[in-house]
Amino acid sequence: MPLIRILKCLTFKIVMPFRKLNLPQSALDAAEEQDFDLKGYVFEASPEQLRPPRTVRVGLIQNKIVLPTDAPVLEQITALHKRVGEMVEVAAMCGVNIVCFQEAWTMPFAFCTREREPWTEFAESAEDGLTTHFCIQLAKKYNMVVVSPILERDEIHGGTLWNTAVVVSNNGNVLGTSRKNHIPRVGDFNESTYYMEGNTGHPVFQTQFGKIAVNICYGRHHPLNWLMYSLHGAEIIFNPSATVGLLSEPMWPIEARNAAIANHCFTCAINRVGTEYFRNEFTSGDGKKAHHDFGHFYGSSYVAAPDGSRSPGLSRTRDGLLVTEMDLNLNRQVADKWNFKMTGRYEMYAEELKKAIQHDFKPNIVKE
Ligand SMILES: NC(=O)NCCC(=O)O
Repeated sequence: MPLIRILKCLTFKIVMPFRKLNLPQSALDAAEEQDFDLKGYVFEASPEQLRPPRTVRVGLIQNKIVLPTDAPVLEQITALHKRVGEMVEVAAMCGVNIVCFQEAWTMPFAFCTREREPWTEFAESAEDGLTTHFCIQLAKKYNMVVVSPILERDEIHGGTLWNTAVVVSNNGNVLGTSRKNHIPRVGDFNESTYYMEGNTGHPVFQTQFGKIAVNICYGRHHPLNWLMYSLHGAEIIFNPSATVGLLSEPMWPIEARNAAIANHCFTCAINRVGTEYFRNEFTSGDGKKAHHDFGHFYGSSYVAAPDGSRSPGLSRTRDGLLVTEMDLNLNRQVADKWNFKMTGRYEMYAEELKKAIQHDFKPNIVKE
C-alpha cells in the first residue's frame, strides 16, 4: 500500500468526532492558580427538524485527598469540601449544569484496612448530613445539579452504612439517592466489611438538564447494571469510582465506553488520584507482606458518547475538572441507527435468567 494511503487510513482512524470546548480564560487561570487540570470537549449531534439541540454541560471532578488519613475526621472532610468547592466554582465559570464527584469523595478510600474506626465516622445522613448541606449550597449558588457520592449512614435503619450517591437538584432539593448495587470482593477492595449491596434498584433522576443515573464504581463491570439504568430512561450515567492501577487500568477505558455504545447514552467515568497512606499496616490476603497503601489511584476520568467516541482522559496523577458539552439528541440519533433497544431480546433473556437462578437449573448444553 503506498505510504500516502497508509497515512490517510491512519488519519481517518484517529480522527475523533468531538472538538475542544473553548473555556473562559478566567476559569483556565483559576485552575492553574489552584493547581488542577481543566479540560473541555464538545460532543455534537446532527441538527433535527422537530427537536432543538438538547445541550448540557457536565463537569467531572477527580482529586486527591487533601490531608493525611490520620488527621481529625472533621478536618479531613472540611478540607475536601474546600478543595472540591473551589473546583465547582471553576465548573460554574465554565457553565456546567451537572457536576459529579468521585466515589466516597469526602474521605480516604480506607476500606482496604478493614478497620472500623475512624472510617465509619465519615458516614453521614444522605438527606441531612454536613456534606449534603454543603452540596445544597453549591447547587443553589451555581444553579447546578450536584451528584455527591458519600458513605451514607442510614439512621432510620439502625445506622446501617451504604455506599450512596446523593443527587441534589439545581434548586437545592435532595432529589434522591442511588446506592451501590455491586460490592467488590477483589484485591484490597474489601468493602463488604462495611456495607451491603444497595437496595435502591436503578433510579433515574429527572433533572432540568436531562435524565441521569449513577452506577457506582464496581457496578461498571456488570453490563446488566448499566442496562437497567438505561431501561429506566437514563440519558447520562455517571460512574463515580475509586480504583487502582494494578487492578483495573486495562479495563477502565473500555467498560464505560462500551456501556455508552450498548445503551445509546452518555457515560461519565470518574476515578480519584493519588496514593493514600494508612498508619496501620494491612495485608491483602495474597501472601505478600503487610503494607500501608493500596497502590496508585490513576484518575483518567473521561466521558463516552453513544456513537463510540470518547473524550481524552484527565491526568493519571493530577486533580482535574473535565467539562463536557453534550447534545443529548445524539442518544436517539444513534438508537435510530443501531436499534439496540428495539432488537434486544429482553423477553428471552428475562425468561432464561429466571431459569438460570433456580437451584435445579439445567444448562442448555447440546452433546453428541
Ligand atoms: N470502589 C470499587 O468498587 N472498587 C473496586 C475495584 C474496581 O472496580 O476497579
